[in-house]
Amino acid sequence: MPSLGSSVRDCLLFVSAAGVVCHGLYHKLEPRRLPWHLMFLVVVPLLTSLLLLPFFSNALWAALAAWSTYLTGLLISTITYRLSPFHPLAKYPGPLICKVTKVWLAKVSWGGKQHLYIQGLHRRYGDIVRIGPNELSFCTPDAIAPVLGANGMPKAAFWDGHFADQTEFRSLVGLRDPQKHAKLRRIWSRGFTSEALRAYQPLLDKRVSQLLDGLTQRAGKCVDLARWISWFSYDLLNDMAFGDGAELMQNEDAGGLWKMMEDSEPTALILAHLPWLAEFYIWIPGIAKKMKDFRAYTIQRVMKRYNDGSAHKDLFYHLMDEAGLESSPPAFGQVASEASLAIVAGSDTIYPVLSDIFWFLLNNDVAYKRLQEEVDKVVLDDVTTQAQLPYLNAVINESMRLFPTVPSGSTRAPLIGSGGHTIGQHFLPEGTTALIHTYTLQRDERNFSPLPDKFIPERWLSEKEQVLLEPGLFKDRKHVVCNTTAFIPFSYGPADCIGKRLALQDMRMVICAILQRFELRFKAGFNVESWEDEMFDYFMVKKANLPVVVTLRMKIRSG
Ligand code: HEM
Repeated sequence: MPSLGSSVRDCLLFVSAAGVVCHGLYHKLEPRRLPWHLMFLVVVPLLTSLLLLPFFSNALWAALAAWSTYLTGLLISTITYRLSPFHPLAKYPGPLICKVTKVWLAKVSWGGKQHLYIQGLHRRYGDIVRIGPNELSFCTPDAIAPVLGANGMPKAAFWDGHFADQTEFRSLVGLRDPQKHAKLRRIWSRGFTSEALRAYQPLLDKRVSQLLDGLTQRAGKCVDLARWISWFSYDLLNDMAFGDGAELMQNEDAGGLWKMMEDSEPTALILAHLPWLAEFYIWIPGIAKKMKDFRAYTIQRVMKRYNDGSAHKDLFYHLMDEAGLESSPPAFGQVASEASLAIVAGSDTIYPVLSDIFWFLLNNDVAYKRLQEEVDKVVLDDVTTQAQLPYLNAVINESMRLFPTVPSGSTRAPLIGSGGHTIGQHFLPEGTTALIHTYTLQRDERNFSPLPDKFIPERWLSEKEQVLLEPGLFKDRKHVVCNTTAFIPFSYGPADCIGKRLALQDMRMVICAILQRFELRFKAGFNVESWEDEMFDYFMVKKANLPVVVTLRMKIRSG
């Protein structure tokens, strides 16, 4: 006859085995919805507690014993599998903690320094690093096409968490189904043809001249150039998206709209790293407030645009299919999701790049002078000539090389149902996530030499100009590398940045406008180094203040 002790042990063993089975089910089914979590993590362990009832004085103790045993079984089984040689990513190096749980990378991300952390891992472990139990980071150009290209992979589960609140209508950037993505992208692309860009030109002219006026009124004083540029880009994107602006430049963001957008980003990144958490998160009252507030704001703007119409062929003219080109135009909810995306993807990207460019120029007298001489020769609204300016383009490229706006890249995963995907000699089973770590890739001396961490716009010029302008750096050709295939600040492939041409056009015009009208210098006492320290990677980057004294130039344009 079995003793009481051995019966309790058998029951507890059974409960912990149930925890192991639960791990198997989580692994196979990857449930996301809250009811499934409740079922697997609460209901099942509570049911197993019935077995323990005879051995405890009351039901509460039995439930606690069952629950803790069940979760221990689940945890030990999960960790053992993730560290075992049977895990499909077992052969890839990486820190133990990253192999065990993605919570670690989420924690690093919360501090805004995941770009440096992952770069450090690549330096330590090599070109492919396991940065999560089921996630690999690549940092070589040969992985770009197989991950991001036309024969690459669709978006990863990252976006399920990032857009946890977009349950019915997911915006373009987060669409994981390649067919749905391609269909919606076709509609978006109508908003970025040459004709569409020409139609936006008056909006750009108006906002650039408002930016110049705002800075002119403060001539001789110190302004936060980064804030002004962020307001400018927000107003411009609102004009484009909704036909009228949010007037941040005019009211200096009195309503805190920019802050509302920025404040929601760290949380969105954590949820992107831990998509399973998102389902719990969005139900907690008050907690996801910033994300929800921003969404509510954009819905209100879309509604207004919907009712009022627009005098211009704005981006929403295309997104709403006002030309009637689609057999079934996008639903209102879909358009509202695209609204948030247009504002964030457009303004929160242009502003850091422009801010970085001015920071680099103010740190580099020679580059500043060379660029100023070049832009002084163009007419401000001649965007076609601006696109041909070699030094201007070199400065923009060099800045985006060193400080890409999406430093840790956009994730991809094998198509669900495909069985897996091959990247060179590496097989990624379904459920694996892969990314190209842009920050590491673009600062790798194998791709950019000499001095890959230094701002040297001349590296983007012709060999002849390089030698002429910087003979000390470029005369000896042995160490000169400028691998343009390793330059992907706008990503790559069928889901790359659709707004690239617009962004470049806008940025060129702003740089020309500011350099033609003003002489800039850092505010006395500004700690130049703090700029880099205070750059935070929340998928897109967040920048610190850029205190700059703006002075009107005597001679505005020479030719
Ligand atoms: C300097 C400025 C910009 C940079 C560096 C930038 C960069 C990026 C990157 C890295 C992606 C991710 C692509 C991927 O998942 O692989 C992206 C996507 C996207 N960007 Fe930009 N972007 C910029 C400006 C803009 C502008 C002005 C717009 C216009 C509204 C825009 C609209 C989008 C959209 C809609 C997507 C999603 C594309 C898709 O999933 O098919 N971006 N951008």
